[in-house]
Amino acid sequence: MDLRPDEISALIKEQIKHFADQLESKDIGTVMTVGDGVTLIHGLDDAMLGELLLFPGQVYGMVMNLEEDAVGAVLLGDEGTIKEGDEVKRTGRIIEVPVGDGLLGRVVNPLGQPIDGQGEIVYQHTRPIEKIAPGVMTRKSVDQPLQTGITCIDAIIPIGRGQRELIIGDRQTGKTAIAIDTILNQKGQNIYCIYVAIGQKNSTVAQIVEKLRQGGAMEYTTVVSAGASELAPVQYIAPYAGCAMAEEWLEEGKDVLIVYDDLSKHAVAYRTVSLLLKRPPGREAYPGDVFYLHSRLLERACRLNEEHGGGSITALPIIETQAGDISAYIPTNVISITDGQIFLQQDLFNSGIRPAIDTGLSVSRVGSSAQIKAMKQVSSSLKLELAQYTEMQAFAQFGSDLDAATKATLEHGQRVREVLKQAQYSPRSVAKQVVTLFALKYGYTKQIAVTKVNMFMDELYQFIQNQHPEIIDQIQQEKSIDDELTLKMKEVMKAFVENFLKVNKDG
Ligand SMILES: Nc1ncnc2c1ncn2[C@@H]1O[C@H](COP(=O)(O)OP(=O)(O)OP(=O)(O)O)[C@@H](O)[C@H]1O
Repeated sequence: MDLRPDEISALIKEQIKHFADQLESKDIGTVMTVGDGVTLIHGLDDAMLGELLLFPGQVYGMVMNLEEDAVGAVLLGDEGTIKEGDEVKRTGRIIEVPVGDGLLGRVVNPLGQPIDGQGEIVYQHTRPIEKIAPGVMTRKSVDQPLQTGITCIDAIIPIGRGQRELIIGDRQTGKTAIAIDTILNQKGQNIYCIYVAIGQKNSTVAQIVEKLRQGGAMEYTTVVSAGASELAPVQYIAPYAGCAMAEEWLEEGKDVLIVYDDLSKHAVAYRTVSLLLKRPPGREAYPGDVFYLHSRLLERACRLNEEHGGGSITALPIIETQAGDISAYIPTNVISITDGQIFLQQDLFNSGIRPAIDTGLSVSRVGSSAQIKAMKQVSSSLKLELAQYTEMQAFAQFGSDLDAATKATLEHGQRVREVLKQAQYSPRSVAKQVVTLFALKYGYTKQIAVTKVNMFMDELYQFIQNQHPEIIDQIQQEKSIDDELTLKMKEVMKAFVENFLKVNKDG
């Protein structure tokens, strides 16, 4: 038989054309390697970054690497059932979590599944965990306060709704305590709260949930927990899942507070995932995009303008430092992303100054515009007074012969310090904070012994509450202290101090 080359090529072309028809869809791939919670898959040419993949045994994975001829994915479940050659299906969607009011009072994992043993979550719809942050035209500047109930923060480092304020400090310095107290203080404030626990022990999370429940805070709070024993990819998605839940309420025009406890562990989980996926390590072995990891999360905190519902997400990320080193990689990254930081010092904590906030290194870049006028009036000089006190205290250690002005600064500073000390789970109302700081500002604590300052403040507030409730009402309603109120408060306080000194003879 005589076949010409062009006929042969035409035949082959025809065959190939039909062969192409028989090829399986690009939506199914094959596992090339699997191990350490990551897999390489061949054949998923159209896979998207962050897409969910379905493995045999109903195990899900998430696409993290798009390589030239393979796709790298992390597994969100047990890898024991998956082996080389297994089929992998695309799902065409990225991870979604249930959202809505059904989540209030519940403890869920980062996939939105309940882990509190209280039955299924009731929800109408789900949301993808990743979303591009609202643009600048939809936002509004921060102008409403978010009261933490902690005097030191509300007076010196105020937080506004829609702000991102970092809580940073060494281990066991009271970081979580500040976040939990803030959640507890939102009772009756019409703010929804989400507490995202990343890499914490389940027992710690259980204790926190119990505290919130006792304080009646679970009614408006959701806890998202990715425990220390969870796989790194699950810890990695936890804050995004929490943020997606917050965004649902945000779009309904509500105010939300979200705590990420803590982002150091989150960065470590991401580093684990990245190294397993053989991404090149950078500084401190973190991958190059670790800044983006946190910036895209924290950018989602915002205050929307009225046309977009006027809701807000206030974010309180937590970062743990090693030996107070805030210049390490992750702390500097997050400091530069957020609108300020509350810096907690081990030394202060150990010397009994709790919350151990270093007012010199702490700052709030936008919160002061959200502070109510009354608070501004009584707290504007506090930071300076504390700085002067700390400076003089160091200097006074060298000599006993101090002039009267120095002595007065030291005495006043001691009282300021005392007032700013606050036990856990005892948030103070705005009115109480204003009354307390007013007494401090106008020197009504001068004659009170340092050890009795807090008792004095409690009794003073109680007295005003009982005998002069109109003062409290005016502070709450007018949100400022006019001349008339100033005179009245001075009069009431003068009389109270005299009486207090009579009863407590030693001051
Ligand atoms: N204002 C406070 N007054 C008294 N004790 C406090 C105060 N704040 C925190 N503590 C105590 O200090 C300890 C550490 O607090 P917490 O767990 O909040 O710190 P942390 O920095 O979040 O710790 P970790 O490093 O474990 O995350 C706890 O036992 C807590 O009860």
